[in-house]
Amino acid sequence: MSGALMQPTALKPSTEHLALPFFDATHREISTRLPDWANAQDVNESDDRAACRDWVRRLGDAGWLRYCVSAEFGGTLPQLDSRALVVLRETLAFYSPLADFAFAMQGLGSGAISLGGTAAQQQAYLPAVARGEKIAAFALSEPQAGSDVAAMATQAVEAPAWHLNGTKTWISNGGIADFYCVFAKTDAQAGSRGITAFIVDKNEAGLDDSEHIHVMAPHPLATLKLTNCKVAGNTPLGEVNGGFKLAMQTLDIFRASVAGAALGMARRALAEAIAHARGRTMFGHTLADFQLTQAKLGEMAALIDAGALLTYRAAWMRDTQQGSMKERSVAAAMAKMTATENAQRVIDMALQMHGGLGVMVGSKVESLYRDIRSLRIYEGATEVQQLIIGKAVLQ
Ligand SMILES: CCCCCCCC(=O)SCCNC(=O)CCNC(=O)[C@H](O)C(C)(C)COP(=O)(O)OP(=O)(O)OC[C@H]1O[C@@H](n2cnc3c(N)ncnc32)[C@H](O)[C@@H]1OP(=O)(O)O
Repeated sequence: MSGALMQPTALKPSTEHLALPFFDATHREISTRLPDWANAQDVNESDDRAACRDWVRRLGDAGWLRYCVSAEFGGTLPQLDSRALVVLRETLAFYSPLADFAFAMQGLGSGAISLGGTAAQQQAYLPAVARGEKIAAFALSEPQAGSDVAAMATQAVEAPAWHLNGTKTWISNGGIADFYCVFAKTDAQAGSRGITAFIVDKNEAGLDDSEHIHVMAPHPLATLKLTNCKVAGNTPLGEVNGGFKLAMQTLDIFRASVAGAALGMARRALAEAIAHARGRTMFGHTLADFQLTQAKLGEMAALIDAGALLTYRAAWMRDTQQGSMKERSVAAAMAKMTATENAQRVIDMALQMHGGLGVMVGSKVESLYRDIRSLRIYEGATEVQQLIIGKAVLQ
């Protein structure tokens, strides 16, 4: 994004929702300061890798990445706060989905270290993540194991030192990360109970992250090939065979934040649609004068609010430990499913309202249309969220 190019109308996200009881002064403060900061950035996004690095550096310098780790390791809050992640991602995604991506992947990529790392691992990585000095990545998916995590084939063996063999793919920050949190099988017969997490440093011999994957939105993704690759400090991340639960607990936090990003994109699409409806004249009236337009804007606003309430509830439940772990997990799944699906619908409606201008390459609604699509897939596709909710309903 070039700030001047992408924000001709200087739109700002509304902060009215912050009056909801889910939020406190910390969240209101973030949402007061962040829009001015985000709006002032002028990052050239024509090269996604360079732009992502640039965003990480800027976010680190400005202190925003401190919300990705706990205060003990240079963060701002005593523990990872889901509501802070949600409001940060909502605001960043409103301005630049790539800035949101850069922020979120620092959190997701280091989340397992925050939750399950030893003190030495936390000290070695988290302060540098918070300052934007080390770029993090989360390596879970494989060519034959996307939604079905337990089917992964990458193996970790301790003989005599720990080393990894296998292929991970769709790895966000792949190619620009300084370290990867890699999940691998340590007991081939034990399904989800035979997976362990490890940290692998980028410069380790046997790590090849040079195969870039190009997707419809500009995001740095790569395949990660591991050949007899050593593990940082020769120490697993968390308990041996405890990696599946560590991955799920990390995803539980970040799934609600994906919903936050979807809200930010949907709010931007609605803001663009309102500006267009007010400015465009047709049959002697502005588009906004027509009831057909008002009905569509009304539906878009309601779709956003429905996603928002589920998202804020999920984040609040986690932060304040409401309900059981399973209930919090289901709330995060409901939030991710609803907010991302609704955002896709809202952005499509905004694009339709723009007519030909909406499909013009370079228009904001056109880029949002491409940006939103992957949110319904990554960190657990809509169908995975349906399964999580459906299983719980049956129980
Ligand atoms: C633009 C591009 C950006 C790209 C960004 C990319 C970032 C990513 O996408 S990261 C990867 C995303 N991948 C996913 O989200 C994976 C989706 N899959 C899943 O979530 C799971 O595999 C899922 C839900 C289908 C369940 O799998 P399944 O194998 O049936 O496991 P299940 O039987 O439910 O649980 C196994 C064990 O884990 C436990 N468990 C399950 N969920 C949780 C949880 N949330 N917390 C703690 N424990 C859990 C269960 O209790 C069970 O424990 P036990 O063995 O003691 O009984």
